[in-house]
Amino acid sequence: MIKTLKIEPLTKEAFAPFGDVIESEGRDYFMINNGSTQRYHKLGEVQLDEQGQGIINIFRAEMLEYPLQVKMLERHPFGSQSFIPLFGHDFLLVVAPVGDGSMHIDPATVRAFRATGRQGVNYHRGVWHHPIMALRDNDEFLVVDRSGPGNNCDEFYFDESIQLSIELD
Ligand SMILES: NC(=O)N[C@@H](O)C(=O)O
Ligand code: NI
Repeated sequence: MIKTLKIEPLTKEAFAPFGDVIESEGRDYFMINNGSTQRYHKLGEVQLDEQGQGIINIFRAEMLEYPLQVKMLERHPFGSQSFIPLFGHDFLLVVAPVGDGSMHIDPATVRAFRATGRQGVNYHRGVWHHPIMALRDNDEFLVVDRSGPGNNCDEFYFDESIQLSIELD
């Protein structure tokens, strides 16, 4: 299978099978702090197992080479993982659904999205995703994910006959 992934705009609806979109644009809020602040409440859910601890990190990422061949995806079975751009730059996502939980990804289910610099994502537990795909060097992301016992990162490599690529305009 040789396929160039279509890069879709990131929307709450389109991303729903994979997790949450963290954004204020078009979302409900309520006023707090004596009317000085709009709270965009519970845009995403931090998912953890019993032994997990939610942690806050910063990832400083380099831009990968494009066109990019998507050789692998990973998943975190014990917790969600969110990426919030700190410098307001767009970034890319490649995802595949949780599926039946086995260590297999149907390449036909792989999708690509482009997030604006005002959108973050929260991958739900077990959702397959490519490691962070910044669109400029030294870009930084606030990352909320899970720390704790066990291996919380499964990697799946596609067979060499599967060529999924991403091209930038
Ligand atoms: N390994 C690690 O913490 N990073 C990945 O999970 C990722 O999604 O970038
Ligand atoms: Ni990850």
